[in-house]
Amino acid sequence: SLVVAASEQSPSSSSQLIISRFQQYLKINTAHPNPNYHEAAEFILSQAKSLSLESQTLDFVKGKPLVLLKWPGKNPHLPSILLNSHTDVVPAEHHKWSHPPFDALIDDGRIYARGSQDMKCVGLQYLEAIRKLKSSGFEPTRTVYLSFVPDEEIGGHDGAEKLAESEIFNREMNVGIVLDEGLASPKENYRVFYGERCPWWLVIKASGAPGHGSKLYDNAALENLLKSIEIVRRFRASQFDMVKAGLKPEGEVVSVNMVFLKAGTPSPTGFVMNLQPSEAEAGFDIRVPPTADPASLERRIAEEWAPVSRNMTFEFKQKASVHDKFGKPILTATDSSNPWLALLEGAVKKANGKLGKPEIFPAATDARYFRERGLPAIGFSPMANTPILLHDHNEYLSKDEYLKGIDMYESIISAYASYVEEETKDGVAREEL
Ligand SMILES: CSCC[C@H](NC(C)=O)C(=O)O
Ligand SMILES: [Zn+2]
Ligand SMILES: [Zn+2]
Repeated sequence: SLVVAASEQSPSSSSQLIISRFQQYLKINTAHPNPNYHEAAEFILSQAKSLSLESQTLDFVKGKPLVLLKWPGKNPHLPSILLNSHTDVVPAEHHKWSHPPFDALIDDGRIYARGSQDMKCVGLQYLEAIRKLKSSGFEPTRTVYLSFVPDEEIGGHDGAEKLAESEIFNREMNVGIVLDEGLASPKENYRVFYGERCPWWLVIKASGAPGHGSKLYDNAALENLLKSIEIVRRFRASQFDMVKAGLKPEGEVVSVNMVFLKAGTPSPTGFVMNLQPSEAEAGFDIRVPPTADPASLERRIAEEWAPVSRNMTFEFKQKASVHDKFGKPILTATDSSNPWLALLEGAVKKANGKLGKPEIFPAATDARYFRERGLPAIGFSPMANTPILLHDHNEYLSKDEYLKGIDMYESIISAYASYVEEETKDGVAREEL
């Protein structure tokens, strides 16, 4: 017969099926501002069904389904493992891509698509790893949950944030460790993240007297704003210099980049040229490492970047807290108090991969919502020897790296789901004595 049972398929044809499922997910256009969340949810639910995973769709916000899957463990009393991924992607400028961003075409072994790195790869790799573990007869000791969440790219408020504060998360799931996205690594080491910088989106505004474009006078709004911009730029250079000199990694300095400038008096032909405006503003995307002192940065902003003495005011459009409610930096422990990092390292090694030193993620991910609740969360996307193309044109991931990543998760999930804390073992041992 021409029909071949799945178990009899050659490795290459099973790889083809794995790749074609990835292509199917990538072809669902979940780009903002109109992500097709329903099709993505349907797809994930159909995968879950084929894997006999328990599933439910949580509609915290209308039109933004969050799919939660469960692989029950043999010991439901042990804290569970949550594998998180977001289903949305950032928009793409189609005409600037070499391959259409939602066709998932393969060229020279590379799969080109928006989301191929950020982070549809990870979401489906979790599922493919579970498929392999199930077919090998593996049974998890701990329960494994998978969450496919909306809206990460626009702040996660209607996605991971809602999940983390939900009844089901806090009363039922008993999560002990969260895995979420990391970044590709151009080198052979995978990157791993134990914290992230906090976004502070700042707008500074200067006012001043309006005046004739020919007149030199003090306190003009744009003069006031430009003085601030110069000061911000000096601070930016001091931080960047530390990175350039190799003194600090990217995630451990404060980054500040100007993202808009707004001033001038509009006219039908552009701007009025002989009038100095009475108001001017600039916007900055600032990223604050959890290791920095937020109070001193706030003082700097108030005293140097937007001082009242120069007729300036400021406002935060977003200001994530750097510290938890106990005043401690929001970071996942990297010492022996956190067994999950060592387990990850061991599991990656076992699957013939190498893990770099834990880093602070330079931007923001959904992991922060779990860390804020005191849970350990690790950022990891298994993509080595791959340029970092998230949010870029021509985002791609090679087929081979994608397949290798599945082997990594197979090893990681089996290590995590089988892990029984030393304390418990000791306890048992003591009782037995
Ligand atoms: C503040 S929510 C926006 C989240 C986005 N995340 C990434 C990874 O680009 C960012 O850091 O800008
Ligand atoms: Zn992402
Ligand atoms: Zn992103």
